[in-house]
Amino acid sequence: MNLVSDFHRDRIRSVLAASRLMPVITIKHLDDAVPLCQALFDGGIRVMEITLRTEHGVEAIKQVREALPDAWVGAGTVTCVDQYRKAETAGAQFVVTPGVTKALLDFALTSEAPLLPGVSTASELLLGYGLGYREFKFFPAEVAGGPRALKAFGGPFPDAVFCPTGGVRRETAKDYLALGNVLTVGGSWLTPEDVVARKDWAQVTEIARASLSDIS
Ligand SMILES: O=C(O)C(=O)C[C@H](O)[C@H](O)COP(=O)(O)O
Repeated sequence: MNLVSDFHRDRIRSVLAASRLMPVITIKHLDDAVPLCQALFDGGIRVMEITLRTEHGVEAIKQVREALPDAWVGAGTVTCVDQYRKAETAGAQFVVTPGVTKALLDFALTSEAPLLPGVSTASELLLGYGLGYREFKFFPAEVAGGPRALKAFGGPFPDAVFCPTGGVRRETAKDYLALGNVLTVGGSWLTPEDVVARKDWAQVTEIARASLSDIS
C-alpha cells in the first residue's frame, strides 16, 4: 500500500509554515490573477490557494507561479482526479480539496503536487490517517464545529494539524490559530469580491497586512 511520502509531508508542512493565512482565491477575470496575488504578496501573504471554481483557475495558477516565484501557489476546490491532473500540469505546488474520496487520496500519493485533504469528521480523518496524511484542511470550519471541534480532534488525533477554512473571518482567525493543532487558517475574506471587482490592489494589500497584524 502506498503511503504519503516524506517529500509530500515536508512540502505541505513548508506551505503551512510559510503563512498563517491562506487566501482562497477565485479568479473571475484572468487579467486579475497576477496583480491580485502580487497585492497579497506585498501585504505579506506567502501562500496562494487559487480555486478551480472558474474556467480561469488552471491558467491563473500557471501565470502566478511564473510571476511570483517566491510564493507557494496551490490549487483549491479540486474535486476529482481529472482536475488534480490539470492542476499538477499547471504547476500547482500543492492541491486542496474540500472533502475526500478514496480516488483523490490515492491519486495524490502518486502526484508531484501533495494534497491537503479536506475533512470535517473523524471518519474522514481516519480515511486519510490510514494513508499517512497528518495535515488536513478542516472544512467547512465554522459550521462543522469551529475551534471546539478542532480541540476535540486533538484527543484521538494528537499528531494531526489543520488549516480551518469555510466561514473563518478576520475577527475569528485568532481563535483558531490559538489552538496547538492549527498552523494556518484559510478564507476568502482576504479577497473581497467588491474590492477585486474594482481592481483596488492597494486595498487588497492593506487587508492582507491588517489581517496578518491582527493575528501577530
Ligand atoms: O473551495 C474549496 O476548496 C473549499 O473547500 C471551500 C473554500 O475553502 C471556502 O469556501 C472558503 O470559505 P469562505 O472563506 O467562507 O468563503
